[in-house]
Amino acid sequence: MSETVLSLEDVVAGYGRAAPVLRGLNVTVRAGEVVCLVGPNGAGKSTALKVASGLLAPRSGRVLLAGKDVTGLSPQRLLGLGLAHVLQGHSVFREMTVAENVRLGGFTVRDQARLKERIEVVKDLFPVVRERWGGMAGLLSGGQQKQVEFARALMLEPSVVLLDEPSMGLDPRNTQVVFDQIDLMRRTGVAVLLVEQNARRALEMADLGCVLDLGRVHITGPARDLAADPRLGRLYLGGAPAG
Ligand SMILES: Nc1ncnc2c1ncn2[C@@H]1O[C@H](COP(=O)(O)OP(=O)(O)OP(=O)(O)O)[C@@H](O)[C@H]1O
Repeated sequence: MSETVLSLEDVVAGYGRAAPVLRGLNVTVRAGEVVCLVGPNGAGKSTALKVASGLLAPRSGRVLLAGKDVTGLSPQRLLGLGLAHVLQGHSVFREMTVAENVRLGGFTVRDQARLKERIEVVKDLFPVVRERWGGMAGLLSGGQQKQVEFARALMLEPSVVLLDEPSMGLDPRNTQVVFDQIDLMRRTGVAVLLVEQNARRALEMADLGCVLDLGRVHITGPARDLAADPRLGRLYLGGAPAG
């Protein structure tokens, strides 16, 4: 079995003085694997990603990156250690070029040869980045902008990328492109922890699925099995599963 890249262990986390959103969450992501978190609105999926990337410190529990306890480290430190977080919504700088957006992801790389090498890697992975390199990012479609965000996130060669609802607001064709790109990332060896509103389609592509409910993993298993599980059809996916 591949090595564990990221794990959340017994994580309890929430906002301010309110009751915790995560109530003992356990999630493990292995190298080269796509793990998909699904579950009803408010279950704590985005909160889980925020804890993993250091945006929210847990009240208790641990975050381990490549076996090292990184609980409470800042997002910047975690980025340096190989964990990148692509937030929900659009985060490209529309008035900047694709090149400028992508280079921002490599701003800590001092070695110019290394920077050039990473730029070539992300251009190869995301053809739209190469094709529109000098163009304004704001002129790209939503799906293309998402690919620029992915490229930026991969500039530091992370071992794990957190993706929060990457298909949000995209039409079916662009959603497919984004899912194909996630598959491609996986094939380069990057691990992905994915939160998706398109739960069924995401589970069909992912390796492992985790259904969150009330801040805990309610059901977990091979993602394709979960996609076909009638309990999910009724409880979480808004209708009977296909087939
Ligand atoms: N910044 C915040 N401050 C206070 N409460 C928050 C904050 N962000 C999220 N919450 C609350 O935490 C709970 C879980 O939110 P979270 O975004 O993690 O859920 P989710 O499973 O990702 O759901 P959704 O699919 O609706 O995004 C919700 O009740 C939400 O209102």
